Amino acid sequence: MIVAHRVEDVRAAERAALAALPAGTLMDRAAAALDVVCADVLRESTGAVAGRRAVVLAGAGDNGGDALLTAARLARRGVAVTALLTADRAHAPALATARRAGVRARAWRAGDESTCAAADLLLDGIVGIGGGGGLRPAHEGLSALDGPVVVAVDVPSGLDADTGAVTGEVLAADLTVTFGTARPAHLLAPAAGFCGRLLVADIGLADLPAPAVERVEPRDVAGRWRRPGPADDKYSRGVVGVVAGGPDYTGAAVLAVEAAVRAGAGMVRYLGPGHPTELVRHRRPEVVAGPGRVQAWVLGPGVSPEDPEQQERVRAALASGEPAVVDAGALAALPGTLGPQHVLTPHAGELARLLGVERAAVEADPLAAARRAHERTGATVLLKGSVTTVVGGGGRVLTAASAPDWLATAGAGDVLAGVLGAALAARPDEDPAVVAADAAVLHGWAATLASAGGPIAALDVAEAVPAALTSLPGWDGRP
Ligand SMILES: NC(=O)C1=CN([C@@H]2O[C@H](COP(=O)(O)OP(=O)(O)OC[C@H]3O[C@@H](n4cnc5c(N)ncnc54)[C@H](O)[C@@H]3O)[C@@H](O)[C@H]2O)[C@@H](O)CC1
Ligand SMILES: [K+]
Repeated sequence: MIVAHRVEDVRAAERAALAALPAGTLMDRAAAALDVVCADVLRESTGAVAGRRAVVLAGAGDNGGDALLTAARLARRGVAVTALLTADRAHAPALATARRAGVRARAWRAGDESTCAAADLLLDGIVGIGGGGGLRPAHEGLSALDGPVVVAVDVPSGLDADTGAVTGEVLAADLTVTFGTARPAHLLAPAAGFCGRLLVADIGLADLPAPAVERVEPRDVAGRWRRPGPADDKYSRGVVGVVAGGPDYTGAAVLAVEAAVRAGAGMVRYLGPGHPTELVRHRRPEVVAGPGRVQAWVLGPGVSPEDPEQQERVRAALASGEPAVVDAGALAALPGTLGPQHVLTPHAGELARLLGVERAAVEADPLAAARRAHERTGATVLLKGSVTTVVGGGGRVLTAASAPDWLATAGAGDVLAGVLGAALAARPDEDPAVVAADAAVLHGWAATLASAGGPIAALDVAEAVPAALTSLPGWDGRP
């Protein structure tokens, strides 16, 4: 997991650490981490460190201080460093250190975007957790910068560290180095899209409370995916009941069933009309058609709101109280009583309809929208997207960001529903929010494997799930 804490919690932990350490220690540690990263970046992108050109942007606060101390370290490595001071004051001791090390420091001037563009490396220390609301007008041009590798100190300037929402221009980074723990903006859409690769440097912060956001990594899934033991039978491994498809949408039934089978369900039951039942049987002879004992449901892929028989099956399944994935057609008519064991899996458009807002509002702040849906329904909400956001019982927030862009393809959601159904059936005693995030990570990982950088079809993703599981870092001791 990569955990993120709210700014107030970061600041409290920082105060505790500051009180126990000599002055300047935390900033020195931050600069030491940044220096190593910047040197690596220069080496990787230009083949050398000494003799390369770096521009360091330094604002008025400690974020600028981190950047100036890093500038000093880079100058001592032989990098030609220019520091551009973006505010009317700068962190004085750090500026003095930088100057002593040979950094050329001067005030930012109009047109300095071209100074930045000509550098091999740009270090962004304009503003960190003390800022937000977009870049100031004088620096807005930096949001269109093209050329140097950009390393952000703590957070890309212009972002508000506490939220995923983006309210102005941002200096997008290729790499973001943060300290002690991540910030919510690093893990939440759309802000996370401006951070590039995220590195969390250990600077010795302790006593952090429960995180605000947790990003599930493939390694976490390897440790948690339920594997059968010698005492297991098909029932103890989990029976998945699938209510998907209908006379017109047969593919969703096949995809959801295929994915549940491939993700390790002990048994899959399919409930639906004759034509999709025949197709499901043809593709997966292991599947049992018709009602019976079920530990978790997959409800709604390819189910029309106007299909009374399938909708009745959805209603009965939800009323049973068993864990359920509530997808697509099952989202159209939610009953009043849902619990955290019910995992709603809308995409932005479906969540917008559920909340009665515009799709753009959901996309502008996916966490806020998912949270509202959770509060309204009582269900766990998994909002699909390039970053998948899960809000579960107690307001716990998890994200998954393992999916390639190629996964935005028809039927991919049906596959996720099947994978998640199998996981819910196998892990009845765990927090459904964690199970849901794990399924999203595995789904994305399978898509990456199936894609190998190229286009994919949804069925490819379902078929890749077993190989994806065994290729997870940490699976059977994999590095
Ligand atoms: N919290 C921690 O644990 C640590 C924090 N450190 C650094 O300290 C930073 C926080 O320092 P500060 O509290 O001084 O805050 P910042 O340096 O993030 O920003 C404060 C200054 O930025 C201005 N500002 C606000 N919004 C702006 C915007 N949109 N554009 C330009 N300027 C804006 C403010 O007026 C203020 O002068 C962190 O981001 C991190 O880089 C590190 O030194 C190490 C430890
Ligand atoms: K910054």
